[in-house]
Amino acid sequence: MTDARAFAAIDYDYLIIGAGAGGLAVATRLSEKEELKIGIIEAGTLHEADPIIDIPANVGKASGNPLYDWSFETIPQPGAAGRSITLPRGKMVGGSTGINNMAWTRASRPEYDAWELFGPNSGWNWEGLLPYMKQSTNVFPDQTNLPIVNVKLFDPKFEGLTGPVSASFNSWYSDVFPAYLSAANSSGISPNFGSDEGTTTGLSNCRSNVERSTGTRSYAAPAYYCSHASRPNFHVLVNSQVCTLSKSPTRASSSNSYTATGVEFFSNNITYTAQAKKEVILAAGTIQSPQILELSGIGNSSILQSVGIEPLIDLPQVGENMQDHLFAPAQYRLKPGITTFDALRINETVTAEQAAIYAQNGSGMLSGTDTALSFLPLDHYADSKTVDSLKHTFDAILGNNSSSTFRRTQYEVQRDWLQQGHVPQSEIIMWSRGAAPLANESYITLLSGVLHPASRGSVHIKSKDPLDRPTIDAGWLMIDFDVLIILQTLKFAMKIATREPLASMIDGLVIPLPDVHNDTALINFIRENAASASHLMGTVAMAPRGIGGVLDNSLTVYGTTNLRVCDASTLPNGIGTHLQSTIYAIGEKLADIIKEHD
Ligand SMILES: Cc1cc2nc3c(=O)[nH]c(=O)nc-3n(C[C@H](O)[C@H](O)[C@H](O)COP(=O)(O)OP(=O)(O)OC[C@H]3O[C@@H](n4cnc5c(N)ncnc54)[C@H](O)[C@@H]3O)c2cc1C
Repeated sequence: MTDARAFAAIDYDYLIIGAGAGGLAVATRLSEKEELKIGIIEAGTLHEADPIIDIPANVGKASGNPLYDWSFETIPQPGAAGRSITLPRGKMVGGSTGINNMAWTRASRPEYDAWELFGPNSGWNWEGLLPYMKQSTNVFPDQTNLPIVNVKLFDPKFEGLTGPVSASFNSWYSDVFPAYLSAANSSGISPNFGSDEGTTTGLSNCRSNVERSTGTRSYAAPAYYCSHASRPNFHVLVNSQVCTLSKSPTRASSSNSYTATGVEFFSNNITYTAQAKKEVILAAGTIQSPQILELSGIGNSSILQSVGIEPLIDLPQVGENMQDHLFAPAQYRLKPGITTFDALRINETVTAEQAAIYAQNGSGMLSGTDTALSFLPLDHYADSKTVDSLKHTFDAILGNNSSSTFRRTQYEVQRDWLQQGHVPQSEIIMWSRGAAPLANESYITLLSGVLHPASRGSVHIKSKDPLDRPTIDAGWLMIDFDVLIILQTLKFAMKIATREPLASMIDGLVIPLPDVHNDTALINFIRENAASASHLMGTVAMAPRGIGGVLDNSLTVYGTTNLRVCDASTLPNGIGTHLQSTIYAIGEKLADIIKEHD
């Protein structure tokens, strides 16, 4: 829908802000009740049949392009050598699922079970989320095209067969893929053929959110919206940016409760008001959900007053607690004749052949993504002395009395995971391509990342103007524990590259440069080169209000009667995985919570 005036003339039951993973999942499920009117307002547009989005091998091409990407930027990060770092965020129907890297993964059982501490008695745990992770997924069970990778076949206890988002294994693998698997195995990383079953430790060939019958990206727009766009009770208004929530004191159910009546939004430079009879659900993502709350007077009173906004609900943790996964690269040039995704960049013959294959049946290189992921607890890559030293480093963080109760509870969970050793602390992603490629060369890049950092960031408005971008301080690597984890992971990844049969395929190390040969130099390299995995989470967290939470266990904002949040900002405690399948599951689950009481 593009007519803002017509949209604003309708009284919706539920008004959702943002058509990304969380927003579309909750909205589409609510629209299954024909008597409910559901409206979504989305700042971006609908990209139907757009090869930049749809063709998996085009991954990364939408980033930085304002047609698809908000392209946020952090303030200079002292922990990252003073760099300001670009943060891609999808701006379209589908949100960030339209530009993401398509890794389809889950965290381990204890990581979801830890959420119970922050949102008790409502099934925010592995058992409570698993049905919704299955419900959102349509796993492509055909494994016949996997000559080189041994994977466990479809298990209905853990995988869904009828959900909207398609997930499948690649039908094309690069020449380095099997060599890397062997080298990683012989370095001590055991294969994990059931990484969706609650234990992520080990090396897995993950599924991608690719519809294998067409070879196209399966993301929130086609999965949750396009197939239901004809529902008369379901409208998505595009190219319209929500500025603030509107509220009516007369509709408050008690003297100190805030009741949202709708939102104010811009469309073509005109301001409109849209009405919600029952609820407003914020799903604008980890950066913009807190922004909209603050613009509406909900947040830390001092921050709001400093920009001239009257505080309506004092919730000091709005915009705080931001977590992310940071990765540092080791990139190797390969010997001539070894085919990786780089061939699509450097070899016209291969490109033409692959385009023909893709046009014929949606298979081949153009339908492929990078899928070799290793999730590693500390003792898988560090010796016992280093493990003890890292635990002591974390103890010092825990002993810091200035941490809030909320942060302290998170740190206690993280410390317990370090001790138990069953929750991965690091991930190594193998890319069959260069991160910063030169002409006529092929590469392999090993990305080493921290999954449970101690550092936290924040996002806050800097003025009353809704079009003014918020200040994002990611806080990356401000606590040394995080850089030390990446250091150990990177050193281990570089050891994998010395193992056969991979070693014989490598022509030379490109980055880190040869003079980066000791820990001090590597730490500097990490600070200068680590990049975000774009897994931002936690800025509007579910947790008890007394310890600094913003949302109760029905994802309702404290102090409000009918304002919920449904996106990656709600995560109370970081999870060490790629986020999308979890965010879809949150949307699916919230729809059931709402339907139960509607
Ligand atoms: C480059 C990149 C790579 C990634 N790779 C992976 C991966 O491989 N695997 C994985 O699992 N996850 C990956 N992720 C993460 C995953 O895609 C996100 O965590 C997930 O999409 C977050 O869902 P969300 O609902 O919180 O927000 P989003 O999906 O980002 O949706 C938010 C929506 O709200 C809209 N919006 C924002 N503000 C307003 C406003 N004021 N008015 C109206 N609309 C508004 C936005 O335009 C957007 O459409 C990646 C993310 C990025 C950016």
